[in-house]
Amino acid sequence: MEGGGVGDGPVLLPVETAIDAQAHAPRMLISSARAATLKLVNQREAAAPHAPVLIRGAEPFTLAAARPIADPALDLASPLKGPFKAELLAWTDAADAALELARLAGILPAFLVDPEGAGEAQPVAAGDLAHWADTARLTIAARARLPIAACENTEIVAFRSADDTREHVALVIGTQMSDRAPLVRLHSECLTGDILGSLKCDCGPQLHAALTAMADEADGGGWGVLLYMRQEGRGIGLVNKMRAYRLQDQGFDTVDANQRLGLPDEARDFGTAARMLELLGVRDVKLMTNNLRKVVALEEAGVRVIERVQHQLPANPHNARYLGTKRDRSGHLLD
Ligand SMILES: Nc1nc2c(ncn2[C@@H]2O[C@H](COP(=O)(O)OP(=O)(O)OP(=O)(O)O)[C@@H](O)[C@H]2O)c(=O)[nH]1
Ligand SMILES: [Zn+2]
Repeated sequence: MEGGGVGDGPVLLPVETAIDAQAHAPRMLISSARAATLKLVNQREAAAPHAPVLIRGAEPFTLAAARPIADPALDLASPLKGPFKAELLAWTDAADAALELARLAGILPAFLVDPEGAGEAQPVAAGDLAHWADTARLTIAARARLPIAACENTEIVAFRSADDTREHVALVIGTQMSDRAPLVRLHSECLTGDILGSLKCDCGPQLHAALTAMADEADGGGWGVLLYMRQEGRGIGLVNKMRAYRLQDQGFDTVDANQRLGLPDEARDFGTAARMLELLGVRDVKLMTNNLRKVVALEEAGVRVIERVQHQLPANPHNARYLGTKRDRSGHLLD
């Protein structure tokens, strides 16, 4: 990546996915949270855990040396790191964009800065991200009938954006009616919970209870829409979610685990969900959620939430702490 788009930023090589084993650089770009763990920033700076921090080592960083600096999972295996010092960052826009790109790619937020031996760079300007995030670029790619166990009268609609490989889908359950607001569930992908039956979260039970509730709604003369967003792990991706799980096993809660990785604890883009509703011709919704952020985000994007329907499922011993953190730290309306 070339920072800034005006020649003011360096070339950045992502530590996790770099394939040029010879690459090395005198400086690295890491997250403020990671820098705090390495005792490189003060408390005030560490309060913005996914802000970028530029560091320099006594010797150039090879990829092998950079990896344990980037990845907290390796802290026990390689405890001795440094000495490093933090340097003034003169290209913050490019650095912010680089960390955001790492999050979107689902990789560790860590880069070699102006590496040698790293092959050819791809130019990316910080402004490219805004274009990439523009929900207006989302379109309906395909739609088809999809009878499901909960309701035979169901249609699936797939959405695509030109530069984004994540294919979001919607299920229209029952028959769409313009004069009746559908029961809507805005669900974010959770491979572990939705498919594998993980007990660590409430995603699987919430998904299936939502489908059943929508099928009941359809039976009663209404209809429903499931928005299935490919924003795994609240937008940090599957691999980073696994890393967060490892940190949770060490005692960190959901919010702190994400922050320790230098990632936001909530990185989902609910504007995309609003755009999906717009493309489906839906303006008013009855939203099944305990998360007021979803209500606010949809309203801000022009969707009218005429009713919020509580969507709380029973806890189990493995997800009780996760649900408690949602309630106590993330503002979810849970008992
Ligand atoms: N980073 C991270 N993400 C998690 C963890 N557990 C579950 N998730 C993700 O959290 C998301 C849950 O999404 P939802 O159920 O749609 O939303 P919610 O914010 O819990 O709000 P509700 O509508 O009230 O259920 C999914 O993308 C999961 O993959 C975790 O421990 N860490
Ligand atoms: Zn889950």
